[in-house]
Amino acid sequence: MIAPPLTRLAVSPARRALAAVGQFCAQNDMQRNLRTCVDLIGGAARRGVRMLFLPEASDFVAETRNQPAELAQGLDGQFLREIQQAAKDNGIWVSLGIHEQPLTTGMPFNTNAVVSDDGTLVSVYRKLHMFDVNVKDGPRLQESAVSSRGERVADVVDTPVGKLGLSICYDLRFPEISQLLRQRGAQLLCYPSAFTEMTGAAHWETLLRARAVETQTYVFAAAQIGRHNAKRSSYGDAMIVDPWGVVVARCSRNSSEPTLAVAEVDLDYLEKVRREMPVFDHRRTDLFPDYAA
Ligand SMILES: O=C(O)CNC(=O)[C@H](CS)NC(=O)CCC(=O)C(=O)O
Repeated sequence: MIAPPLTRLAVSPARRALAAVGQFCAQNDMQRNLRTCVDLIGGAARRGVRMLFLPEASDFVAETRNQPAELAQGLDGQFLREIQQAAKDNGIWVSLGIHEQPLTTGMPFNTNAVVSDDGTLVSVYRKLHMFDVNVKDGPRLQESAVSSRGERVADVVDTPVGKLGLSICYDLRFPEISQLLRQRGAQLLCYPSAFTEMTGAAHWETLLRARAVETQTYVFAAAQIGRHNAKRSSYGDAMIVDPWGVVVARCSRNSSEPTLAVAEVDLDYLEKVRREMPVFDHRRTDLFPDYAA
């Protein structure tokens, strides 16, 4: 089976448009997770949102070591197809995290898929950095044992809210990818996530706001929240950060029920921030040539 074509559409963004992040608790029931995503898509569209960001692993959070390989679908799978249909039915763009079964063999990729408002799969980014950690009194996870790692930074995507750079969760800790995306024209960055409770409490907001301030972009951080199974729970705190580093919308951490946080993206404001403090022009690319790629 051939994956749907990845096309780049010429989209002229509005100077101001609404965008949203979603927060929910995926488990290993894909049909239930799908209904949650479709409900969030419908809810966002009813609020006038042009693009919705959903969390990492929106298709499922595995309970056992074998489940990622058992449950993961290809890019032509039912889960993504239904998301594409919902995007089209509701006339809204969607970015979401899924496990992507490769066309050939191998473990699934941890993928951020972007769907346009006519249901086209516009871009696919595969997580570059594997969360292989062993933190005392914190997470012990070996993502590379169940996921294949991506090998390239995705092109910036033209969306109706602005030019979007794609990352996922743990990628947030590696500023070089956000710098490269900004270099390539990103006005928005997204980090669909499932941060652990302990590292989320320690670092989540700080890292998101740092990336927004450094790159002078809007940051969309959709997040998993709550208890997925006996072994896994996520921190939540889905939020939207503006290019000055202000958290302009966030989901409550008081409940694991599906929720949205909505904010306006204002590209004139973004340009004002960049004009007044042109950090990108002040970079010493003579000394740090890798960042000028
Ligand atoms: O496994 C899945 O189904 C979904 N993927 C995840 O939950 C991933 C890999 S284990 N989690 C993270 O990257 C957490 C990063 C984090 O918490 C940090 O950087 O502190």
